[in-house]
Amino acid sequence: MSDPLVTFRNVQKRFGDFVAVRDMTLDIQPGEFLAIMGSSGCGKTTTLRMLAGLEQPTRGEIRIAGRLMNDVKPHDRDTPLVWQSLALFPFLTARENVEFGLKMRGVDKAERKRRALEWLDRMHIGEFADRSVDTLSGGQKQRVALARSLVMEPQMLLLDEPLSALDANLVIRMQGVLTQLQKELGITFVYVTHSQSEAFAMADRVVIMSQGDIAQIGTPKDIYRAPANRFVAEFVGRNNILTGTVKEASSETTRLATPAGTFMVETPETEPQTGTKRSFVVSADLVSLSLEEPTAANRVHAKVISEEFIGSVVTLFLESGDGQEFKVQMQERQLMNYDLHAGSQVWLSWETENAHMLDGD
Ligand SMILES: Nc1ncnc2c1ncn2[C@@H]1O[C@H](COP(=O)(O)OP(=O)(O)OP(=O)(O)O)[C@@H](O)[C@H]1O
Repeated sequence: MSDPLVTFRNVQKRFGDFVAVRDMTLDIQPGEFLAIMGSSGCGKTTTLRMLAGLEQPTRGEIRIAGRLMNDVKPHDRDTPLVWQSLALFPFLTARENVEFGLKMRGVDKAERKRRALEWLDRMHIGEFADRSVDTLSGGQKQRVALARSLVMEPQMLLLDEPLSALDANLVIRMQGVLTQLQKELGITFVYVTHSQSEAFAMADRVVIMSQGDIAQIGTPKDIYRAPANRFVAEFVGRNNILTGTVKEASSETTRLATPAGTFMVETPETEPQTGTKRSFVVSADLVSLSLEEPTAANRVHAKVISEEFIGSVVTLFLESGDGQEFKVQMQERQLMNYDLHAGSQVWLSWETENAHMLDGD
């Protein structure tokens, strides 16, 4: 692996007595699309603002390309920030907005115009170059803001909830624009969002933050299939989380007795001790549903409580006899094979390799 572009080493940020970021250690690779995700107030924006130089760490070190950045002012950095409110100059045209940074850098007029038009074209809004940004739609303004940052040819682009003001269809379109652009340009993107679908759809790696700490860093697939702890498992949703007592553990599998039944779980790196309380997760899309009792080792009888449709995907909410909640996700056309309604009795089952034990209980 190449040297990281960004390193955070034991970075803390306090506002008075309040600790917004506790002790962050993180590497960001050149060309990586990294999303920072978490609920409101967990420290995402503070982390990004420290990278942009808008906040100074209270403790620890931030380096970009090896250079210590703790005291470097925003304008001496190559880290433009695009955020939801965009901060475009409303009475300037799209082109003038894009030219602004180049003007500040003393680039001559003809060259400024040429580069600005090239970037507006690249963002497919060349035809609006001479329109006041005030007259553009939300998506068009968003593209002007991106062009304005990218025309400076930064090595890294910081984005803070850039799509949160756009309507749902436009969000999906802009996600496509951003991921394609990022891959084409090879620029490092650090993207803050509270939206799981945005982070998981676009990022190479996702950082999940909780109360100023990193709860997990991994690819979207790692985080979804193998959440490190209960916080991440609950935050990611769509997970079935069961807690029980370890009855027996080998290097391969662990037998766990829960109120809903006894189940086999993949043994994690450190074998759990017999008699301890542990939890495991199974993703809702890895649980199978059947009307007849299956032969699978991990099976439980459950009652349908309700269903939720999002597009062609349906999530069934169920309950086993002891009151344990289960979620099963499937394609709507699969569900049509069953005649289910609230109160229907079904069997749920899953493979042991899809049962992932969490750290702690
Ligand atoms: N300048 C400040 N002074 C005092 N407290 C602050 C300041 N900036 C941020 N905080 C606090 O630090 C915590 C983290 O804020 P931050 O903006 O990083 O959260 P966030 O994860 O980006 O949340 P959101 O999704 O709501 O934007 C919050 O509790 C916030 O109130």
